[in-house]
Amino acid sequence: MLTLSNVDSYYGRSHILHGVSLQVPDASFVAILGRNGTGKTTLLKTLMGLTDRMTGSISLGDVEIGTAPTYRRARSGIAYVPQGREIVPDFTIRENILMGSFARPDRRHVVPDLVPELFPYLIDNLDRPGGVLSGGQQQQLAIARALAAEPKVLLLDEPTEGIQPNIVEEIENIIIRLNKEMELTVILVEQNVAFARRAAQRFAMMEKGQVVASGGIGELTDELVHRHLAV
Ligand SMILES: Nc1ncnc2c1ncn2[C@@H]1O[C@H](COP(=O)(O)OP(=O)(O)OP(=O)(O)O)[C@@H](O)[C@H]1O
Repeated sequence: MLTLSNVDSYYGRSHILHGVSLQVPDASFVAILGRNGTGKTTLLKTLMGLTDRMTGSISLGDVEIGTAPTYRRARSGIAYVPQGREIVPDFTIRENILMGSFARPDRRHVVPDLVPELFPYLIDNLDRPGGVLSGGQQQQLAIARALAAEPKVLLLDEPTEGIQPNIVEEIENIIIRLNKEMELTVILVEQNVAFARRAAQRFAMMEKGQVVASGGIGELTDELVHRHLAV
């Protein structure tokens, strides 16, 4: 179980998250929803220790990680696929994937076994630079890089944003498989309610840095969507 208890988070003097509490059971899939600027990305960054400061507690299993540096959180099994993907364009596809392996508990630098099955294109093009890939392929590469850390928990920030529609469903299906077949815990920041409903078992709705509604995905009513997501 990944547990956030009463978490506040800050960039400098900007106080962004206010009293966020969330329980994410092992192998579950939680969608974090909310309008732009409500703190969804900040929640993922806070889990990785990438904001300037936080208070409250974050635990993974029995271990408190809220005070740990980012690399320790990665080594304890949390992998992050950031918004915009952050591929290194001049590194090859292989090098981009292997960057994730620095967080492996055993420190072995290998392309994970799942990559040939999930992303055959990447395997066929390991020596090409990451920068030549399309947006959809870069998203696949960012997921492959995260898997190279052999994580237990995968944080995904709007993974289908800005991607050609024909690739979107393929990426969505891979994310669902990672949860259902590989039993990875997934925390997904998403604007696409249809995908959240298809993939997630639970949701948390954010407004002004707070979780204002949460529950089983069946409780994500059209009324809630309208109230918190309509512009
Ligand atoms: N580095 C930063 N320094 C100061 N304020 C920031 C920083 N990054 C984000 N913010 C502010 O924190 C608030 C929450 O932003 P955040 O990116 O977490 O929202 P979001 O819900 O993920 O939105 P989006 O969908 O646009 O990414 C916003 O008001 C934003 O301006």
